[in-house]
Amino acid sequence: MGSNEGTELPVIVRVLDASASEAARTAAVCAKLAHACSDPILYTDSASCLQDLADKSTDILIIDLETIGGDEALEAYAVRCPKSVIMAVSAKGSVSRAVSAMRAGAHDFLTKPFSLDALASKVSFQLEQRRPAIKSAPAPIEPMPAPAVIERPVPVERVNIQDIEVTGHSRLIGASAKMRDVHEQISRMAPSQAPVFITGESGTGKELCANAVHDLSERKSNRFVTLNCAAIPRDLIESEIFGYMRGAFTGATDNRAGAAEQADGGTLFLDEIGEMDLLLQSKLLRFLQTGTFQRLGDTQTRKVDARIICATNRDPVAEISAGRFREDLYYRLHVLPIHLPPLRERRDDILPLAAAFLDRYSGEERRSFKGFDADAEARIIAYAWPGNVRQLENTIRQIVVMNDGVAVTFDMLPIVIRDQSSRPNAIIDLSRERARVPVPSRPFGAIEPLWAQERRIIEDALDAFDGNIAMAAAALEISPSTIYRKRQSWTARSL
Ligand SMILES: Nc1ncnc2c1ncn2[C@@H]1O[C@H](COP(=O)(O)OP(=O)(O)OP(=O)(O)O)[C@@H](O)[C@H]1O
Repeated sequence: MGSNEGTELPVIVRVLDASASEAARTAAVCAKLAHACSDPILYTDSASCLQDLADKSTDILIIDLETIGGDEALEAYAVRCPKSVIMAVSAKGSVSRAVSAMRAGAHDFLTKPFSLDALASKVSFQLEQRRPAIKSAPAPIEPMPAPAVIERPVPVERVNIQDIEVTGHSRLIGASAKMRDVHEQISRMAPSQAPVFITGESGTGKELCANAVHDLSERKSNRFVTLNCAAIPRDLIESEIFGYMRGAFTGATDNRAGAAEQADGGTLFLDEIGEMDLLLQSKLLRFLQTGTFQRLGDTQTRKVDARIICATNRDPVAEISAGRFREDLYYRLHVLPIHLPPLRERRDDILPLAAAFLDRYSGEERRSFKGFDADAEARIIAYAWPGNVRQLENTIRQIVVMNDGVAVTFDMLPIVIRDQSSRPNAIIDLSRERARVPVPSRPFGAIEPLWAQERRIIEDALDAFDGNIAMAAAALEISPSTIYRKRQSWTARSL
């Protein structure tokens, strides 16, 4: 989230320390920074602090390393408030601790107990030196201190966002504000070794995003191995991840390395992680904790260095509450989160994506399409795209295969997209539809399945009432429980 950089607004300070008295003591430093600071906001637990960092402005974050479980966890905070000054504090101070905290994103480090003046000096120094645009207190209470004893290591060079657009198969198209944020997160997270946790509806580009993280990391010359936990029968997932020895089970005629070994030095992408059963989740947790595992039927313990990226289209917190996802595994994996917004929430991306797909498939199918006419364009932008980018891509491909011309016209769009019934309460003119599209020419894929129509109508109604289920249900003349039930069934279908 942003900060108040470059404005006259007061400096916003957040303090995270499990000990309320320590937090209050640390926060008292703000009084020493005089009028430019607003009252500091104190947190004794990580979850609420992380939430606020994601949603609200922060200029200074003072963070107790013991509270967050060590400097490894610091990175998640640095990612959430990239423009803020981060001061790490710890009761277990040492030079190596300070260096690793600063490598993980802290700007400076203090050993507890510290004097308030010392902290005030360091914070003032950071405001003056590193973030000159912040209007801080006129002067620190002590003479300006010398730079911190420990030099901040040179930060890992940030990858230019433009690179994402030209990196091989990692063509994550999208210049909307929301996608620019995603690009920014990818470029910050790529150089790290920490696990990345990608959420988003089906078809929003989670796998493409995982690919981009790998391609922009120093692991890019090694393998990116994908394992789709939903596509592999449950009893085979373990052998797919960890491999097996000959004779381990019927049909194991050879020794085989699993995905974890294949990804050694590279990235292991666990797609649809929400589908993994609980027993295997505990084995994965052990693997993440130790980096070691055994192939099925083997006594030898093996060690690999694979960066883990995982993705799910389920709500992980709801899955934990339902007892389907281990909380400890979630916290191990959910270090660097990326959320891919649905296409309907980034309408600016629709046309650039459609144009890119049109160009790609026109070339592949040797057609002459160069663009969309105004009516087609308007309808493509207005449509809700419940299947997200995948649906848009499939639609454009289908149009290209079934038609030819220079411009895609309104009549070439599948009925589901032309049809005004994609807005609630609209009347479908069936005679017009029949006249427009002779039945034999309608390709099979142009018929939207019933569940998808139902889903679109319900989601449109929810959009119309800002997500208020009771009001949407009333307008649709169904009960709210029907909406809850339908939503569960969509999740069950992994839609
Ligand atoms: N931003 C994007 N730019 C270009 N193509 C995209 C983008 N997002 C998605 N796609 C394309 O849409 C299709 C679906 O993307 P992807 O498989 O990454 O989605 P997903 O979120 O992982 O879906 P699922 O949850 O169903 O596995 C792919 O063909 C992908 O190339």
